[in-house]
Amino acid sequence: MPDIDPILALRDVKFSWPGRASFGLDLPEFTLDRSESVLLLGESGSGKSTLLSLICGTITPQSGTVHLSGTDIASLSAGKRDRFRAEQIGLIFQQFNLLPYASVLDNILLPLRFAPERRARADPVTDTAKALCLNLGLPEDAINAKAGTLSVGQQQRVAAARALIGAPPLIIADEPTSALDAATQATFLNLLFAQARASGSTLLMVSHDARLSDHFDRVIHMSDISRSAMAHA
Ligand SMILES: Nc1ncnc2c1ncn2[C@@H]1O[C@H](COP(=O)(O)OP(=O)(O)OP(=O)(O)O)[C@@H](O)[C@H]1O
Repeated sequence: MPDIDPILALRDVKFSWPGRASFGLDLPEFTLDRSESVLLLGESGSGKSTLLSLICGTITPQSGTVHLSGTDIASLSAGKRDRFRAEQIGLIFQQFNLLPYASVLDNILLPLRFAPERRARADPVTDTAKALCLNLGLPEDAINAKAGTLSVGQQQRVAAARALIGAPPLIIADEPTSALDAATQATFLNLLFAQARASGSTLLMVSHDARLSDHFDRVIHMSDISRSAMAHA
């Protein structure tokens, strides 16, 4: 596929949760270009997490298409979709979702287990994980520490390294800075951007916090892309 195609394209997507008539997403078009950084803003309940689930293929729309790297996610079987997600998307969760009793290294290498192409890109994986830690400002000896013993700011960097390893085309970050003060947030974002840029990954971050806007190539509000907060028929 030529590189000019968007990395992500949602077209005419409609989704509502079963039994929840008061909420529905109606997205005529939402695309992300390769290597850009985009902040998606929206108030609580506007459907940001629902949109991320559609992009990750953990839920499928009632109508419309979600293409990631040119592949229609809904066309894949559940097993293939899981592997495709592991290859294509690096995820940073709000609560980081690290395994607290596992080492930092094992946490970072976790997504590679299900993603052979990503693993091949990260080879030699231990050296790559160490380099990522260093570039994200983690102390050298942190790699062997149990993830649960690190500070919140350090855990966030481990979560970023886990998302970045093997250069997935899309990094999704769901409110990853909300637990941190403004200065720590800014440092983290700068490090994350530098690494995402180095690997050519597109970065989509979801937040309530419009103060983060200056850091991004593009800022989108849920109301810009979603026609209505009401469920469709
Ligand atoms: N698993 C689910 N089952 C049923 N309804 C859900 C589910 N997840 C979200 N919803 C509903 O979908 C709507 C949008 O929620 P969503 O979590 O996507 O919004 P959000 O913008 O991410 O909110 P927040 O910023 O508070 O996380 C809400 O009405 C919510 O109750």
